[in-house]
Amino acid sequence: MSKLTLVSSNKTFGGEQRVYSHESSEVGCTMKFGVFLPAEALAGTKLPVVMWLSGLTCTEQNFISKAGAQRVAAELKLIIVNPDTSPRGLNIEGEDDSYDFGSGAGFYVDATTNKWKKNYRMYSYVTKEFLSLVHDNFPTIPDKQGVFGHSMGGHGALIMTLKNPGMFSSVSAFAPISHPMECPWGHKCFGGYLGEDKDTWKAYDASVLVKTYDGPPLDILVDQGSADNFLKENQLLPEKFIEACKESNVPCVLRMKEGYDHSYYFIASFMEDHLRHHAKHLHH
Ligand SMILES: N[C@@H](CCC(=O)N[C@@H](CSC=O)C(=O)NCC(=O)O)C(=O)O
Repeated sequence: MSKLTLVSSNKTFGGEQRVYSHESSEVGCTMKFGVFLPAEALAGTKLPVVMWLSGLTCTEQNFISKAGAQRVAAELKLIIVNPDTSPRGLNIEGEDDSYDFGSGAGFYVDATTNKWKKNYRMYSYVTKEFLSLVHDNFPTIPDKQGVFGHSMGGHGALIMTLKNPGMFSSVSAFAPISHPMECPWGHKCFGGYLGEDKDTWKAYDASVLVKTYDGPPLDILVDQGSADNFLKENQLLPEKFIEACKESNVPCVLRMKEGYDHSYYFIASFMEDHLRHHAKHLHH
């Protein structure tokens, strides 16, 4: 069983918001993560788990302190876990040079380029090591797990669901980077982590992956703010994902939210809807 170190624990809404650290073999450094345990989980009852994946620049703290998820998660009896967004402190040249590459920007891929491939393995870290550690250490129901996320993390939630049919029973996203092969953030991260052969990028692009999805029926919820600067800069391209879902007969609802931007103010406004969406699929 993975050894966890408790970093902090705060009682909230009858449950506890905790932060742990552990030594990751997949990414080769100490990683922190958050876990919210409702009162029932603290008493030992097994509950479904929803994993949140954060966006560029985030640590485990952004979601914990800004998303306002704990009240509704307590009511719906959902454990929420949220990993960090990249390995940290590795002293790889260039890892801290920009907000959208390296630290805080693992992009949920397994790097293949020489400089990054040893440690930048966030896809395997999250889908294998992190989720196993969660099920080994907390009272979860392993076959009742969902995933959601924001921006880079929305991209992570979509690709992990599409690449692993049946792994997640529920999925949703806030302002996901929906077609990274065709946006500046995707070009920078895929180019850096995967190299210049764009064929290899397809394995991590939700708008490509959905076209060959072959698994249990999905019910994807996506919220997008209409006043999101990154939408205007063509970083997100949700319309491309919706188009691809339609072509592939994969049910996806995109809700445009008038006047909302890309921030956690937007996320907090619709967090309850998303958690209810997950609970509907996980509690039956
Ligand atoms: N101007 C910001 C850009 C970074 C940013 O907006 N990050 C978002 C996610 S964007 C896509 O993945 C975020 O969640 N930020 C953290 C927060 O608490 O708002 C910058 O340079 O930092």
